[in-house]
Amino acid sequence: MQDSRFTLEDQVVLISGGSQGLGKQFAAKYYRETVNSKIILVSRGAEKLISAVDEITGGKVDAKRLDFDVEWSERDRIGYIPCDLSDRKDVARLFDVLAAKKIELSQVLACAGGSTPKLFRDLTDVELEAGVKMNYLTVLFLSHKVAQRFPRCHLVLFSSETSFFPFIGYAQYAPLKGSVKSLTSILRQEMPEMRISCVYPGNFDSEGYAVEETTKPSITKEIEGASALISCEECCNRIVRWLHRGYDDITVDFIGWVLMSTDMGLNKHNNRSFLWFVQLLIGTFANFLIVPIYMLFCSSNIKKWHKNQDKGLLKKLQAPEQAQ
Ligand SMILES: NC(=O)C1=CN([C@@H]2O[C@H](COP(=O)(O)OP(=O)(O)OC[C@H]3O[C@@H](n4cnc5c(N)ncnc54)[C@H](OP(=O)(O)O)[C@@H]3O)[C@@H](O)[C@H]2O)C=CC1
Ligand SMILES: CCCCCCCCCCCCCCCC(=O)[C@@H](N)CO
Repeated sequence: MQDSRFTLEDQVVLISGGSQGLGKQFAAKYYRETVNSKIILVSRGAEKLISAVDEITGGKVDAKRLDFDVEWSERDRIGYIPCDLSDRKDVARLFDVLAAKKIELSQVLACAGGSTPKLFRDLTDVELEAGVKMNYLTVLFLSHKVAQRFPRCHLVLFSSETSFFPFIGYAQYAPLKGSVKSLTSILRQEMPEMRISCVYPGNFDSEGYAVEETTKPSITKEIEGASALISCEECCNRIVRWLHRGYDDITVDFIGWVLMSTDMGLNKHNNRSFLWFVQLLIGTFANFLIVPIYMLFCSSNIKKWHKNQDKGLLKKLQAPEQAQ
């Protein structure tokens, strides 16, 4: 646990992925529940950013696009900057704009990310590349600039429960969320003065989630069924509550906490997560007894699923019209 208390008030917060889903939810929370905090939304699409600002402010404030030639005054509370955070030049420009406007970030929430769940073979190379860019490069370049320019800033990174348990359907996504987890550990050792939190959400209902559901294989849905879908608002509130209580390795549902306990590894043996010592004990016990049984059950379900897929394929080949 770090000493710097997390509050929503009196902050200058940059939220990546702020145009929709969890990022927008966070932005709305800062806007509605504080008087002084300033919010900067960043994502690629300018139109989505404008409508997010309109929605958050109830259309009462003109959505201000921050740039070198734009006035940013003491009274401004919310602004947006369109930026592809996976493009290092775009990120450098974003930070130059902040410097030109003398904006000192005190918190950064790296919410940008998303997945295209499909079997590895069915993914295109474009989708694979998008997974790396969206889930890893956005985090990497943003964290890097924050570390260099705002060494006192509280950095909040967003990984996923899939980083504790990577499973079928998430080849385009889970490895990158695992990378975010790994990066978190290294940054904490290199910059002990910086508060760095990492959130590992389970399923929550966002625009991105709705899209991923359309391509998600049934076996993926079956396995992740253990993480009950919660609303974006609930997810955001739970994260804020944990951050406020001083925790930095954050899960938002019980199964997430259990999964984290099986993955304490060489970097989580400290007091950054809720009941970390209990997690250590439960994790040791679970890894010893429950995980092997679960994995037997899981592998057998996956095998069954593959068999059914093959049967379906065979039927289609034999009688393509009827199988439609
Ligand atoms: N929803 C879920 O069930 C879960 C989500 N998570 C993670 O939580 C975070 C928030 O998820 P969610 O609210 O569902 O996300 P959404 O998919 O709803 O929104 C993603 C946001 O990221 C932005 N974005 C994507 N690529 C870039 C880029 N290259 N540069 C800048 N912005 C970008 C998008 O805007 P634009 O396209 O305009 O750039 C959008 O604002 C993500 O990191 C996600 O992986 C983790 C576990 C579960
Ligand atoms: C002790 C052994 C217990 C084993 C239980 C296993 C249950 C696994 C549940 C995993 C849920 C993962 C949700 C991922 C959400 C996500 O990241 C996507 N929505 C992408 O956006």
